[in-house]
Amino acid sequence: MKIYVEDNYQKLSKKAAYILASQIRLKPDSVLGLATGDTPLGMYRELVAMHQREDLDFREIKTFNLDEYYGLEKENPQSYHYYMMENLFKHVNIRKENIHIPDGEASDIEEACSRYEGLIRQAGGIDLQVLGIGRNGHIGFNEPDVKFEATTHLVHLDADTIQANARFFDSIDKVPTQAISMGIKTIMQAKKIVLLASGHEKREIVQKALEGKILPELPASVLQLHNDVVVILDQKAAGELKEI
Ligand SMILES: N[C@@H]1[C@@H](O)[C@H](O)[C@@H](COP(=O)(O)O)O[C@@H]1O
Repeated sequence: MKIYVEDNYQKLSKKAAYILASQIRLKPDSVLGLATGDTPLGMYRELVAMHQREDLDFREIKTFNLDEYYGLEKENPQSYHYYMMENLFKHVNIRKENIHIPDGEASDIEEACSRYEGLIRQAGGIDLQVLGIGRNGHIGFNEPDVKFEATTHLVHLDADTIQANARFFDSIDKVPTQAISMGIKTIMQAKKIVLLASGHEKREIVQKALEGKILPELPASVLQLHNDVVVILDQKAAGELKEI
């Protein structure tokens, strides 16, 4: 595991964008796994700027998002479909047919999940997966007590997660209680993983995930078993690390 500690969020975002841009330039038909939440927003802004300034080319890029709320329409401003369109896709030259996000409106959930896994396989697997980390250690929406062998599936969100994500909704009772998420197995099959964490409130969970025991109670700890993980932190999120 390679850990970078950057001075601040802006530098963290630039570093992450640089790694993604290098991946795109070295392999223009890369398959990228993408994340939502506040943390990658700066990275997406940088990538959009690189596309506009330097012609960073997304034409052959395929993307698979980690997760989507279950029961929200794609057009809902709180959906991850909407987030990805607004923050990245509508600003770059990616082809619509190359964008994949779990279907939060699927009526046959099992079929939708296995189709998603099939599409990832057909694309040749994920070359680079971006991850954030939830305050309870979740990655994607894989909540504590996760099954490491799970692939894309329907998840029941923890009370903590609903609370943490309530800031994006008008009130807490508007936050969906379920989501469709890639599983830990799907994530661990990515060839390379880039984990981002920023801010004081992540410092304890980052320390436990990177330096503690590997346990299903802390889903992100499984990343210690992956052989190509780059972690990019700002100083606040790295505050509790012992080995830095
Ligand atoms: N499903 C997402 C995760 O993919 C994300 O990594 C996490 C952290 O979000 P933030 O970056 O806003 O702290 O929360 C959400 O629940």
